[in-house]
Amino acid sequence: MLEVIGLSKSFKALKAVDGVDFVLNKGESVGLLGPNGAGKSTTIQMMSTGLTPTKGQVLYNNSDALKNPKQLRRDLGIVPQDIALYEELSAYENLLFFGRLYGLKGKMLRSKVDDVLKLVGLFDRKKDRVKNYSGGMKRRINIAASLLHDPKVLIMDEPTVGIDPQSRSYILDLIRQLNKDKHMTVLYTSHYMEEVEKLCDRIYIMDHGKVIASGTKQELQALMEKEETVWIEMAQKKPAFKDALVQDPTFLKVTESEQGYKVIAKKRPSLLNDLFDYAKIHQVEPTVLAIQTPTLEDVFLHLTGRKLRD
Ligand SMILES: Nc1ncnc2c1ncn2[C@@H]1O[C@H](COP(=O)(O)OP(=O)(O)OP(=O)(O)O)[C@@H](O)[C@H]1O
Repeated sequence: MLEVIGLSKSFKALKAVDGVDFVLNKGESVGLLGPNGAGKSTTIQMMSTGLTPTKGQVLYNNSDALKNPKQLRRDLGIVPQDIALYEELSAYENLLFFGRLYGLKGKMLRSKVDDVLKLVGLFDRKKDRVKNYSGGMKRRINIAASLLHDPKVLIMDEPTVGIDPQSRSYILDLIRQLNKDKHMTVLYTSHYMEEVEKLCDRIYIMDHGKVIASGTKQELQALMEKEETVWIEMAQKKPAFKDALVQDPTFLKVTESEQGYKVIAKKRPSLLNDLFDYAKIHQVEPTVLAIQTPTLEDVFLHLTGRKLRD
């Protein structure tokens, strides 16, 4: 349905996006996951024809959308990262304004505005001025604005950043509903892997302007087949214990949290015993020692050596 091939964008010497290939099939919910600065926003700005690529193609239904952007623009709903609403106007008036930009008018426009207000759960608050809304409510109006013209493809740029948990869960449910019930194709950009894991059929992981891995959650986890993730908790952490693990090349990555350490290690029958041996040497008494299924965070760490939110 929507495909980008070899998409690149340079800002002077900086390669913000570097040869990205990417397919969005009809009805799919696809996640674009990557840390800040990975190139996600720049990619989606180019695929929605808002920014001209330095190189590459954007195809919509197999035709060149950079040369003929009309059909894609008509079918596309975009929720940008920055909220752009008129604070002094009510939510209803804001949506009337955006609806007119899409060419809607009269009764049709008013009924569409009511529909999208109901969808985002703010129909009862439609007469309140936007300046009195919470950040999460403003975000929901932003999403409502992107839905006024019944888009076939919805592209969302980190729509849950910095908002209250109630709005966050409302937005996630809404996206699921738009995708599963209304069969809207969704591209969801985020650096929260748990959102992408829950919402998306397929995932692209981006880092430093490139797609470094893609697939279903299971396919991405399979990248770690030769490794295992072990979680160790203890009453008191010992830096010398951690240092010893870090120095052992069979432990590929050791990260620390409040209660203990997460270790990505080469898979082997002796793994837990090896860890117990180190614990004994350093007089560490583990309260939990558990082998875990890798998360997308682990996959990311494995592929890049960095945490998603570094
Ligand atoms: N207009 C611009 N001019 C110069 N550099 C830019 C511009 N837009 C983006 N960049 C740079 O390109 C890189 C990729 O930015 P981009 O916003 O696409 O990343 P992102 O993955 O969306 O991250 P974030 O979650 O922070 O938005 C960054 O280093 C950013 O500073």
